Amino acid sequence: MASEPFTLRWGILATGGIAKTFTRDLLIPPSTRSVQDVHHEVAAAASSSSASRAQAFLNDLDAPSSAKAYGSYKELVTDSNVDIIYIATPHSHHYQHARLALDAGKHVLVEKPATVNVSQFTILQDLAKKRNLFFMEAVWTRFFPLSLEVVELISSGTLGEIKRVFADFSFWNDVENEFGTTHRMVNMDLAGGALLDLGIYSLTWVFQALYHAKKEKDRVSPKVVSTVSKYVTGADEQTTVLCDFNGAHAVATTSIRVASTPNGEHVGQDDIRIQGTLGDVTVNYAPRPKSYTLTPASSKSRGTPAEFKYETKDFDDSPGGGHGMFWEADECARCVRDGKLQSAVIEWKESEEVLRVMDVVRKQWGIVYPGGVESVEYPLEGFGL
Ligand SMILES: NC(=O)C1=CN([C@@H]2O[C@H](COP(=O)(O)OP(=O)(O)OC[C@H]3O[C@@H](n4cnc5c(N)ncnc54)[C@H](OP(=O)(O)O)[C@@H]3O)[C@@H](O)[C@H]2O)C=CC1
Ligand SMILES: O=C1OC[C@@H](O)[C@H](O)[C@H]1O
Repeated sequence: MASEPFTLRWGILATGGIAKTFTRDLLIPPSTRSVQDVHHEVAAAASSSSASRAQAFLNDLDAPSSAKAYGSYKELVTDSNVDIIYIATPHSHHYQHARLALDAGKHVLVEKPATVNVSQFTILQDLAKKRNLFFMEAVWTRFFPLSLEVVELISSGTLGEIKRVFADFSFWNDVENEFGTTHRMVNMDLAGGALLDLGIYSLTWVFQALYHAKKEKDRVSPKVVSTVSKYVTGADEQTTVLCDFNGAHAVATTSIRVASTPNGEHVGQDDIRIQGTLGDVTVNYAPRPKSYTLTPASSKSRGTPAEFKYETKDFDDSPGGGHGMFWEADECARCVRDGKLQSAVIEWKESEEVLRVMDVVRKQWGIVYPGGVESVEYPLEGFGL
């Protein structure tokens, strides 16, 4: 007889846009995606403004009536019926809120980017280690079956040696009218900007291909040069990063002025291109990939050297509905169940390397977040802790 699934009890810290999407995914039965070994329970949610806002959030999502609603994050992290805290606040607050949760003895899944710089991340990973707690950056893209398959294609050598990667995640926006100067996307006080918000997905594909898919001994920190265009707030609105991984080149680009796919359909144009000596794989949409295409290298005079054939493969990442964020939640449950402090799909070292690239770019362009946002001090005055 199959054993009972392991249940992970979630506390949702913040009630904004992505908190809602993620929590909705938690409530989808895992069996709809053929997952039998883990299960999720929404145990509580907290809003920094009021308990009634947290309650309205839970009601909107049809969360179980047992789920508690709190009017402060402090109350949430001390709830003994909560195992793991999902942090969905703006970038500027990730470090403070992750520390709050880890200090209270909770496992943590924190939205991307895990922190605004490497120094903050190092402290959190040390704290997780010391307290024997699971801690992960919520780069959900990495847990899609498609991502895992593409990484496997690369690490198995199907594409030969990877020499170049082009990766784009950009959105068309009427920036002044949609974001003004206060929206979290452009607000320096909230550590806004295209790089940390969207560029991290371009870098994710670069790292999946040129770092993660390699054996540990062959992984290197890339050399980095970049160019940035700033918005009136001082946040970056368009950033292109060139990475050199021991001779393999990558271009990771992002913009909030022009789009990867201008019609917003994410079809007809692949935003990720990974080029190996035996052929390419292209992927259609950076954060939420739906299909990939393999194209073997060939020439009239030399024929096709690769074993693999031209192929486009489509994935249904949300068979039971939802957004596809449940794959990362399942990974959290398995890691907590198995006593793992970090996931092998996105180890601390790799989050740190991606953050290091973003630190270098910001340093090259003088982008400094104000008011203690980059500080490692905790608790920091003005952060409501
Ligand atoms: N993985 C993904 O696909 C996505 C990830 N994200 C990430 O999720 C995080 C949140 O983004 P998103 O949900 O779009 O943001 P929202 O602005 O919609 O929500 C942020 C929430 O954080 C809480 N909060 C606490 N302190 C502050 C503060 N000083 N200013 C504003 N909000 C505050 C508020 O919740 P409350 O009032 O309840 O305390 C607020 O609703 C970011 O890190 C972002 O990068 C965002 C979109 C997609
Ligand atoms: O993570 C993200 O992906 C989707 C975008 O709409 C959002 O701004 C960003 O935070």
